[in-house]
Amino acid sequence: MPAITFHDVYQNFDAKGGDFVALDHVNLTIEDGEFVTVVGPSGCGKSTMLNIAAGLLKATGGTVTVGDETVYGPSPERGVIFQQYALFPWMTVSENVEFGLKVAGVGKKERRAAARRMIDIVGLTDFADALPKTLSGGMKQRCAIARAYAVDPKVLLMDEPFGALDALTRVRLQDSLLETWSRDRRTVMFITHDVDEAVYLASRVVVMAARPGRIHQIIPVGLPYPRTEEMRLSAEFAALRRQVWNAVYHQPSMLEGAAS
Ligand SMILES: Nc1ncnc2c1ncn2[C@@H]1O[C@H](COP(=O)(O)OP(=O)(O)OP(=O)(O)O)[C@@H](O)[C@H]1O
Repeated sequence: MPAITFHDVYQNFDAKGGDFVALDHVNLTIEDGEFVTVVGPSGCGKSTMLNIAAGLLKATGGTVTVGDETVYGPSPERGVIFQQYALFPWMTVSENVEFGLKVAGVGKKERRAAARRMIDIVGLTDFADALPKTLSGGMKQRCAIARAYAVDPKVLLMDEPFGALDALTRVRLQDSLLETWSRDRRTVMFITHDVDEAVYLASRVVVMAARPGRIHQIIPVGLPYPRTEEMRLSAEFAALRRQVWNAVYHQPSMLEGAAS
């Protein structure tokens, strides 16, 4: 069964000049265990798609299903990670990671053990008792990843999670995320502006177009997992990168816009 399906999702917003179509009948199926990245020009509706899948925004039309359930609102079955880490500043790393489990009514001992496991996996063992303000951006995002995984969601929805990080930290976190993902290959939908990141992480790259927001192309990434630095520097990677780059930056509607 597919993990996430967008069925004819349509979204408009009130805008100055009248209705604005943010998503124009989007259909997309993400299979169980896939790592799908979504790229596209600013304003093409990437975050809108993710917010609808997360249940944070109700679509004007169409539906999203996760597994066999239609999305009507937020659920612990869908872990969401944003660019801004959204950690509770007064809680330690461990308490932040435990939070979702606490809300779900999991007992103290069990949630502490689950949190500890995830904290170890993301490499924050020595910082379990630290407050977020003492962590670097990359460490905060590791903590957010551990927190999302700890509640054992069916799927993970990530909106530019590494967007605020420097290039080196970003590359490290990509590897750290893939390592976490490879343990059980939980379905991920990951939004990014970065073409390299989109190719490096994904089994398929969804390229969107703007005005109206829609799916422009879906590009399969034939590289095997685990991904390596050598792959990142390979000719095959360069060719994929070029393909995605052209799909993002040389869309027919952009060329028309440039000519007028
Ligand atoms: N609540 C809202 N009310 C009105 N317009 C909105 C609202 N949310 C989003 N939009 C508009 O819908 C379009 C899609 O927004 P969205 O944030 O999904 O794009 P995006 O592809 O994620 O952009 P970016 O890459 O810049 O983050 C944009 O033009 C945005 O201005």
